[in-house]
This record gives sequence, structure tokens and C-alpha cells, in this order.
Amino acid sequence: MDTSYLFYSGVFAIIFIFSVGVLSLAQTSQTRLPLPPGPKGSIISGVAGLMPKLEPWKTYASWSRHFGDPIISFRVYNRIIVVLNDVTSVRNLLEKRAHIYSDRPVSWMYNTICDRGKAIFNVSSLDERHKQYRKLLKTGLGVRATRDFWPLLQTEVETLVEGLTRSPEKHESHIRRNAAGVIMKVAFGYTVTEDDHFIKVAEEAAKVSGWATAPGRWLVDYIPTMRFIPSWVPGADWKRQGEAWRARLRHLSHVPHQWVKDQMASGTYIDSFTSRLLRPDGHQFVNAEQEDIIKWCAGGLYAGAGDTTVSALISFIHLMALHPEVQRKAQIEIDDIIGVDQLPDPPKLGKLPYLAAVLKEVLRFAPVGNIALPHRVIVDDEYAGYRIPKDATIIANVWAIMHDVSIYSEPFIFNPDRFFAPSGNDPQTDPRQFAFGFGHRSCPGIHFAETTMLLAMANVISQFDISLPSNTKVPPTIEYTSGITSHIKPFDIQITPRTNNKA
Ligand code: HEM
Repeated sequence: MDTSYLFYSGVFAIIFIFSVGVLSLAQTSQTRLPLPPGPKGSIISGVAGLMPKLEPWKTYASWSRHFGDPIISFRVYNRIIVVLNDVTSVRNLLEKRAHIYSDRPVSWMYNTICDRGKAIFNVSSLDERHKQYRKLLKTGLGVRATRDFWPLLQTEVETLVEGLTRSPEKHESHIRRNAAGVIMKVAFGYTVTEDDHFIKVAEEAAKVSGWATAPGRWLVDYIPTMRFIPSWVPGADWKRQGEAWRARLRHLSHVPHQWVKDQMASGTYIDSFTSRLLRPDGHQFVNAEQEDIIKWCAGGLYAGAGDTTVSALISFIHLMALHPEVQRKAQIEIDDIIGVDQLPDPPKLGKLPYLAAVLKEVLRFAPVGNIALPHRVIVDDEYAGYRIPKDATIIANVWAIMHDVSIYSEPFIFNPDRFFAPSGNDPQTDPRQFAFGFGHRSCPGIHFAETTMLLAMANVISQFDISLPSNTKVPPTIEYTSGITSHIKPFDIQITPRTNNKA
């Protein structure tokens, strides 16, 4: 933070203290119920200084234990944040009261200054557009649509296998290329190449979006009146930065959409999410408003799919190296059901229950989104004797639920067998209920994601053995990155062709 920023912080701290005072007075008179317990922090910034940079989900879980309650709350500047650390509160609030718990917290920097308030991840649930987006995504990514994409998923997975055969040590980049190749084809009918321009466009958009939405980075997110400061005012560098990002993001989102339109005009194009929706009856083009909706939806696909399936697949290959017995069992299932000389294809995925259990266990053991995405409650609410104030940010601690011993026995052990029912016990809860989010914001790509991941997993282990290097003395410790999408920190693994090693 530079000095001018600190100056603004000082000026607006005064406005802020005043508004916090007014807010708390209004709230006290509204109801006597307390907020859920939690750390208090300082009068101005709340717990901003205590916010963990690494693995915040673990800190939230430890605060929950400390305060003896699965629901905790704290304040960061003028925002109340409520964290739900157990399955009961998540179900009761985010699912059963989804009509009031499905909005997103406003990021003034991103939504307003960068003009990204219509993006699928950010659009308000109160905006009519949110319903329209969800409807399009449901149709465009549902069971039937995914089936139409089977041939292209098959082609892309063959490219993945080829890449791993050629340069197994570059496994991460082959997996990334596979995810990008799939989603670019599905969204725009575009075939990615090595060092691809479209991928660079999408990655730049993701990077800028990450900077503009970084929690705690932009004071304007906590003091929204700052957005009215003109960008020419000395020291308003953050505003100038936001405006530059606005222009860049607008350009970036235009690039692939315009490409599809040009291809359609030329008469030779590959059918895609965008092309189908632009000419729903095969002839007539949709109107400008509908076209804008399609553009925002397709733009959200890379953001939704790009890093998430990559995270799960990278976890998968590392966990297979650590658990050869699980890998072997999954390989035997594939060999028996699909055949030793056949490549697994999408229609056969449903016949592989053990592999499906391995995917569930990957999503549970190494959650892709440890705190999903934050929600916002749109009215004052009460729950379990607590006040949940309007506009509070609601975070579901998915990591805590996935490692809750009352739901998953031995939660820190990787064991796909937990999803079967040995000797009369019930199988343990399906973690997909938590891995893909909640209420009206739950992931619309779930079916599509599962198909692409199972296909990649089946093909990789049917063709390769994944192991730790033979000179490994001590098995590596598993660690994760701390972003919105969490990744296993890679350790050395070996990927070798399986041809002479099949059952
Ligand atoms: C391992 C794979 C994936 C996981 C674990 C995952 C998880 C999630 C989570 C946790 C959310 C937020 C839900 C909430 O706010 O409660 C979400 C939202 C979303 N996901 Fe996924 N996702 C995955 C793959 C995909 C794919 C492949 C696509 C698209 C092809 C996709 C598209 C989206 C979109 C558009 C949203 C925003 C929904 C909204 O705000 O209304 N996701 N996903």
C-alpha cells in the first residue's frame, strides 16, 4: 500500500467509524439476539490483521473449536463474516433458506469499477440475469448436452494420453492443456494449439480478475463511497488501475465471442455452446440482449472449468502415487469391465463404481474449493439463537465438513472404500453434496466436470502406472496451496506406460 492509499484510509476511517456506530445502534435496537461468537479484533479493522493468509479454512475450524460453536462470526472493516463449519448449519441456511442465502458479496472494485458485475460468478441473485444464466448453463452443460460433447471429450483425452506418453514429466502441463482444450472446444468450438493465443487471453482475464477480487486488497470494497473519487485525483491510482482493467477485461471477453461469430459468418464452424445458443433454431440470430447473456455465460465457462478440474486431476495422480493399492484396484476394475485393449470411453464410465468412489474420495480428501465461494444473505435472519445480519458474507467451511469425524470416519485417511457399505454399515455421505457448492449458486458444471474427470482418470490409469520414484525413502507430506481453488503442492512422481503390466 502506498502513502496516498494510507491517506485515504485515514480520511475514510472517520466515515467508517461513524457508519459502524450507526449500523450497530440500528442493529441493537432491531433485536437483542447476539451475533455468532468469534474473535473481535480492533475497532476499525476488526480481525483484518488476524486473517490467515495460508489455509484460512483450518483457522476457521480452530476458531470454531475455540468458541465451542460450529457457527462463528467476525468483522473485517465493516463486513460481518459468518462461517458455517458443520453440515447442519450449511444445509439449514444455504440449502433450506437458499432464497435468501444465494447472493454474492459485492466486490466494488471488480463489480463496479472493473464493470464485471454481470459475470456469472458475481451477478446478484436478485438480478433477473442470474436466473437466465443458470437456465442456459443447465441446458448447455446438463446430462444431454454433455452426451453431445462425448466425441470431443474423447479426442481431447487421447491428446492427454499422447502427451503423457511423450513427456510424462510434464504431466501438469498436459492436464492443464486437456482442461483448457475441452472447455475452449465446448464453449467456442475452438481447438487449442501449443502456446495458444486464446489460452493466453483466458489466463490473463483470470489473473486480472484474481487481482481485482483479492479479499482485503481494495479499501473501496469496505468503504464503497470511495468509488465516487474521480480517477484524476492525485493518489487515486487504484481507481485508474481498476479502469484500465475494465477496458482490458472488456476486450478479453470480446475476443473469443467475436471469433465464434466470424466463424459462423464464414459458414465453417464447429458446433459449440456459443454457436448453438446464438442461433437456437439453426437459422435466426438471437437479439442483442440475449447475445450479451450468452457472451457472459460462455465467458464464465473457462473461469469455472479452467482450474477446478485441473486441481482435482493433479490431486488424483499424486494420490495414486501414494496409494498404489487403490490404483491397482481401479486398474483391475477398468481391465475387467472395459477390456485390456480398449480405451475407456464416455458411455462406459457409468460401469466403473470403484473409479467413481476414487473421484468422490479425491474431492473429499483434497477439496478443490475448501471454502467454496462466499454467499451473501439479503435480509436480516435468525438461526440457532443468533442474529445473521442482512448483507453478512456467509462462508461454508467445506474443508471442515469433509474432515468432520462425525461424517467421515478416519477423515485424514484416503480410502475410497468408505463409499461402499461393508458388512451392513451405511456408505459414508457423498461428498459431492458439499464439493460443488450450495443453493442457487451450486456449480452448474457438476455433471460435465464429473464426466471429464472420470474420463481422464480412467484413461490415465488404464495406460500408465503412477508411482513414487524408486529411490523415495520417506513418503512425501501432502501440502496444499491456499487460493480460491486449492492445489496439492506437487512432489516427485513417476508415470510409466502400463503395456506390459496389465492384469
Ligand atoms: C472439480 C470440478 C469443479 C468443482 C469442485 C466446482 C465447484 C464449484 C463451486 C464450489 C462453486 C461455487 C458454489 C457456491 O457458490 O455455492 C462453483 C460455481 C460455478 N461453477 Fe463449478 N466446479 C467445478 C467444475 C466446473 C466446470 C467444469 C464448470 C463449467 C464447465 C463450472 C462452472 C461453474 C459456474 C459457472 C459457477 C458459478 C455459479 C453461480 O455463481 O451461480 N464448474 N463451482
